[in-house]
Amino acid sequence: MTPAARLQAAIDIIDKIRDGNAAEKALTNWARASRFAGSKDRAAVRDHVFDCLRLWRSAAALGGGETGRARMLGVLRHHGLDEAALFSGQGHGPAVLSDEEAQAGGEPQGFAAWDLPDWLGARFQAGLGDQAEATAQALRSRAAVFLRVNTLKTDLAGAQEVLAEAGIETQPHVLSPTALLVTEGARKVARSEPYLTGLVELQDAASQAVVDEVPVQPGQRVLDYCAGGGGKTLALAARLGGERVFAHDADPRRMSDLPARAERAGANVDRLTAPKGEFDVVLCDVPCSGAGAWRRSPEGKWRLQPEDLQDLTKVQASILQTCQGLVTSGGILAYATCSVLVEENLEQVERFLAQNGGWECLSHRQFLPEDGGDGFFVACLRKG
Ligand SMILES: C[S@@+](CC[C@H](N)C(=O)[O-])C[C@H]1O[C@@H](n2cnc3c(N)ncnc32)[C@H](O)[C@@H]1O
Repeated sequence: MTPAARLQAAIDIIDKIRDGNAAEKALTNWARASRFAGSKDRAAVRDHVFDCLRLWRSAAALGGGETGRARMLGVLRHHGLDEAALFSGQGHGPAVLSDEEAQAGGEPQGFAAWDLPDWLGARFQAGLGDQAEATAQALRSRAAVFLRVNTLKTDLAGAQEVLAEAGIETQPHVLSPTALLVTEGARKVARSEPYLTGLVELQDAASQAVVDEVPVQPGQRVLDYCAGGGGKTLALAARLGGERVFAHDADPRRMSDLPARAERAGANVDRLTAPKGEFDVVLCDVPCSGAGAWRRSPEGKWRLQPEDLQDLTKVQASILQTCQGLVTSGGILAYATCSVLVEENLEQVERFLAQNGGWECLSHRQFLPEDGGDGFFVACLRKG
């Protein structure tokens, strides 16, 4: 496909998303119907679509309309690319711009320039203060790819060496001692030897930093209560030197890949359907708005509604309440989200402490996307 044809494909997919289709589904349907598209074409079209979703509001302003065509025009203008070269009518690309289209559009104003809905722009300002704009701006660009070095099998330098042999260049990152930022060859990771043999995992640097904050020691009974795919479970297992970690999720299907992942990583993970008894450390990485990860899942910022946020905070409070009963006296309850919204983070912790006597907050930390990784929050609470 020519660059212009890829752009036209993205325009068509964006129109499907505007009709109410989920981005992943629209992309899959397009790929099924476009057998001529190779893997590089599919990746390029996907990049255009996700770029447009991250810049959804500002792209409409810059492109002078709400359609896929206007929005992709806005994306090109955002990046300072030559619009006439791509809207050329050549090579299955978009038709030449009309005079009206060429002159339409202007600089986005207000929260459109932050690429947030107004209600979320106001929440960002209220919760993040001076940081609000930088956080919103950071969410407008693509996320970096990070690896976690599996210290059960290798160290940072050892991992970097074998990754380089596989054509993947990396550098250490300040957010976590186990984090490597992929600077070249990111698309090769999932098929590479170091990944397939469990030397490294794909995991955001701030997600790793969250686990670093949790005070665990070998010999302790540790439970990951919202384990999902097990990214943090495996990081906890590495912190424990390979000793057993317990994993639970309300939806056990979310943990179905965990045994294979654990085996590959040399970790010992015991899945529990109904955790009983007491644990020294319970991590609850609760379901949340995902606001810290909107670079990766940009649809979320346009889909989230105030009532969804209210519902999520209720679920989070109820998980905290359940988990506090699983922590032994003197033990740790670690509360984490991949959100930058204060109502899911510090306010949730403050409410918990106000309602539950005998708990002490040992530490809390907000990671922001402008730090390099995703936005995450973690608080470590000790039971008296
Ligand atoms: C943010 S995700 C966890 C991600 C995971 N910790 C990781 O690092 O890959 C939240 C998880 O909480 C689970 N969940 C939702 N409600 C729950 C509940 N009441 N109890 C336990 N898990 C719950 C969801 O199924 C989901 O897998």
